[in-house]
Amino acid sequence: MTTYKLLVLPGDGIGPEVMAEVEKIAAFLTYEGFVKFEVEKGLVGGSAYDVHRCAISEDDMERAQAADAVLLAAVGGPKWDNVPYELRPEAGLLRLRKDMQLFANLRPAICYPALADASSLKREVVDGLDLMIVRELTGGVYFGEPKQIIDLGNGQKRAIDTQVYDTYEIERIGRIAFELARKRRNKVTSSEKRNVMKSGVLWHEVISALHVREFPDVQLEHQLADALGMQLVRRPKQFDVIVTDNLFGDMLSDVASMLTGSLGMLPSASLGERNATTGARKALYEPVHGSAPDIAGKGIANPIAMISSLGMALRYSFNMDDLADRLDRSIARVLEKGLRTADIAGGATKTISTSEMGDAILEELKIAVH
Ligand SMILES: NC(=O)c1ccc[n+]([C@@H]2O[C@H](COP(=O)([O-])OP(=O)(O)OC[C@H]3O[C@@H](n4cnc5c(N)ncnc54)[C@H](O)[C@@H]3O)[C@@H](O)[C@H]2O)c1
Ligand SMILES: CC(C)[C@H](C(=O)O)[C@@H](O)C(=O)O
Ligand SMILES: [Mg+2]
Repeated sequence: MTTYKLLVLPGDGIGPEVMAEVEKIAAFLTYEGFVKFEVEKGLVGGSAYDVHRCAISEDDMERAQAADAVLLAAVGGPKWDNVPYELRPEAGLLRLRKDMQLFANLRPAICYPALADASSLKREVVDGLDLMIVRELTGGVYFGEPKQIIDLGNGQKRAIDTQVYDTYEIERIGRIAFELARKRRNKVTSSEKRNVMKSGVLWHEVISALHVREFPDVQLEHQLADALGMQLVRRPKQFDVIVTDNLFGDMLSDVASMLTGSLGMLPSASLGERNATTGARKALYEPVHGSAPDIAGKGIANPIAMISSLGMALRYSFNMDDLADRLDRSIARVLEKGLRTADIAGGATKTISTSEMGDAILEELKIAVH
């Protein structure tokens, strides 16, 4: 059996709390012989800053590059509000994404039937929702230069962020979206703001040309990003795959999370290019949510986004779709039984803790795999 190297980065805030639940499941899968993980642990974000005075050490960067998959929970928090900008917790996550060239961020938003009433929208709007946001992750305004604050010397300052996209960056993320759509409901919605941004003009042009050249069988539509935000809360089931840039993808995925009941439900996979000979690709799996400082340390965070991120690792890094399906079904069953963490409680009076939710999913998984 192949041994997979897994680097676990719990990070800050609720990060270690939700990661502990994934570690239980990974230990179970290893113990039962489904998969052999060689697990190493590292530091990222504020927890790395406290020890190394940087948001990720060179040693942990090397281990991330060598891993078959990295699992990261969350970084950031008010404790590090005053550290220098370059050393802030989020810089560790951004460096992992950039240095590992994880350009494709897959953020599925699925509304489990049992949670249709937990959404802030009406049941009929979200029931059966299953969409995939494909977010470009290594370009755009997150990394464009110049990025600076200049003192103008007259009591004024000027802040500059730069949105940059090259043809190849748009093409490769577009290809991921079209290929995914072919395995789903065969529809891609591409989103930008070509009405005000040059990068939007190029985005639209490149995605349209790629469609004609390589994916004419897939339905393609374009929606301006502001209108798409509106459509996401108006009629979200019209979408199958949404492909968009780094910043719009960040915002739209937080919006999409509320369609599923909570930000605590959304997993993600950040993937690099496949190696042409081995087929392997660098990968990092993390929930869409952050370190949730408002609930950290209380043991009430929802671990489902983190656990589903392990599911995505089984699917996209370890070729174990069947096991991933069983894990997803175990989550669905726990929700069908009415078990709820506080964020998805809706009207329910009884809620369970982070570890009780992890245990309940593990118990269902034990049944699902035997
Ligand atoms: N991938 C990451 O590491 C990541 C992602 C987003 C934000 N952040 C960082 O996290 C910090 C806090 O940011 P924020 O408060 O804007 O966003 P957040 O995602 O941490 O929290 C937003 C809201 O959602 C709730 N929430 C989030 N995850 C939850 C979960 N699993 N269970 C229950 N409730 C949950 C929080 O309690 C909070 O009310 C910031 O430093 C930010 O930069 C990190
Ligand atoms: C923490 C932050 C850098 C990150 C982002 O903006 O990409 C987060 O919001 C996310 O959605 O993964
Ligand atoms: Mg975000």
